[in-house]
Amino acid sequence: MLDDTRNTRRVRSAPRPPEAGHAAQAREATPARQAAPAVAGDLVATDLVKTYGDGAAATHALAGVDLTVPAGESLAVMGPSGSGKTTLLHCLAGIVTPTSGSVIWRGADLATLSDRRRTALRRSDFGFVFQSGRLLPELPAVENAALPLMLAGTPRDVATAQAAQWLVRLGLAGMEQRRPGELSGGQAQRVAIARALAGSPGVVFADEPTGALDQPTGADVIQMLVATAHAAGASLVVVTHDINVARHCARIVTMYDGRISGEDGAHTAPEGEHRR
Ligand SMILES: Nc1ncnc2c1ncn2[C@@H]1O[C@H](COP(=O)(O)OP(=O)(O)OP(=O)(O)O)[C@@H](O)[C@H]1O
Repeated sequence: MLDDTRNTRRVRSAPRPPEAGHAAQAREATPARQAAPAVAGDLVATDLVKTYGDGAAATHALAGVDLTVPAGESLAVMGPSGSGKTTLLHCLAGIVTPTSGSVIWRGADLATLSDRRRTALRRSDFGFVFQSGRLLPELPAVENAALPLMLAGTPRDVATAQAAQWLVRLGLAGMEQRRPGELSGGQAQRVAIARALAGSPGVVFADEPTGALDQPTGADVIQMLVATAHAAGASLVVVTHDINVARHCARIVTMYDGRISGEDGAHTAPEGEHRR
């Protein structure tokens, strides 16, 4: 168990965003939460297997993962290096095709969609925050944040106006015209958060979003990411090595050897088991 669950409890009891209301009602009517049926807005992975390579060179990155990310909920994925966290995030986000199993999002199985449809769905429904921002260095902050909207066909002036509002919400008023090289690491990550949320995604995926930041800056960034995703009604999946980051999420799962090995920070690796 976590040695300190205060933040986890606090986030859990926060008011749910309106988009998550129906999902919450449906779930609350079911006594066993783990067995609750999927509702609209849930992202549901069933028996996910991902094997890279084959024969003697095969790596079993995911060995049968069942995981539901309920609508509007924040979830942290922890675990040792090589346990499959990034592979799981990439399968949930439709970046990587699993070897077998399904990822159901809004009635579609991402694992069986064509590349073209999966790319379109990723753009319209998902937002991404990576460790080092991955902002385009030649574009000002506001245009970086507006990119997903413009890619989705929103006219430039409308997209930049919406993106500017997100920058203000993230405490970056006055920095709209700065290029990434003129921002601190924490400010650049906030632009990345604005970019992830500007397209009104159903789910935001963040892979080590604070990994390149010092501890206080990282704490600010994760706090802001959880709060803004929650306010926007988006689910959030955060891969992190850092329990202090994970604690900001409503739920924590731990991975070991390609499987979910524990919930809320508990890690239950079978005795004598080692990484492949
Ligand atoms: N494209 C790939 N080709 C071959 N093997 C891969 C590939 N991507 C990941 N793997 C392997 O799959 C396993 C899981 O990797 P993954 O990156 O998902 O783990 P992780 O828990 O995110 O690790 P880390 O915390 O170090 O980032 C590892 O053994 C890794 O070497």
